[in-house]
Amino acid sequence: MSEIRARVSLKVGQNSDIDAEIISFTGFDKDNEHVAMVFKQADLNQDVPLVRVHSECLTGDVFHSSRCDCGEQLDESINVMAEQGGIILYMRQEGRGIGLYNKIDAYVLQSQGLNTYQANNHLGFEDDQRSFEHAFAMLDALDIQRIKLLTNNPRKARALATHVEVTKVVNTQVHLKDDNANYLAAKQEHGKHNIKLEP
Ligand SMILES: Nc1nc2c(ncn2[C@@H]2O[C@H](COP(=O)(O)OP(=O)(O)OP(=O)(O)O)[C@@H](O)[C@H]2O)c(=O)[nH]1
Ligand SMILES: [Zn+2]
Repeated sequence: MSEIRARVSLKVGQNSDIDAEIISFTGFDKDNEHVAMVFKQADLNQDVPLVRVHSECLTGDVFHSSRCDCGEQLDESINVMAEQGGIILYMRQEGRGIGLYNKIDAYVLQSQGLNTYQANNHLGFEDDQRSFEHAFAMLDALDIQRIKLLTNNPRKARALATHVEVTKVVNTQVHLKDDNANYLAAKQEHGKHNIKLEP
């Protein structure tokens, strides 16, 4: 069981001008320092808050790497929640749970022609190593039982629905760039993500 450990106000976003609160939790070890970023006190003020369960992607979130769409999805979430309120659960599950160095190994294999899921399998991992137990614990700590979920991933929506009521699944935009077309296509075809790519 996790509880709120600390809650601190800050401003975030491209221009550091969006009011938010960052929340840390008890019960997680050093490798799992997940945080919640709360906009407009949505956990306290909204009946059914918009929630994004965002998996860490150092290359995308911090460096806006051309290889994926994570940074753009995160920026979109922040901007939407600045308007509507909402909660980002920022999960330290880099590389869909395989870690940063393994993800970079997977990138090497992708440069040799494997897709993102094949590369994971080649390294001895499942397609997706993430579990949602920690996200559940964070929602419990925030006392949230009903959410609107911001995702394109139906597996994530199904997983969350085993623990809270998902009243609506809201898709993110499609952030197509020169280098991430194959990545998005693999998510669409293999991961069944709800992404509409131009033919
Ligand atoms: N193993 C692996 N992980 C990757 C790769 N590219 C991005 N990731 C990780 O994938 C995670 C994001 O997962 P995605 O499949 O892009 O999206 P999702 O979270 O399932 O779905 P959305 O909620 O729609 O974003 C982040 O932790 C990234 O670090 C890759 O090529 N291999
Ligand atoms: Zn990414």
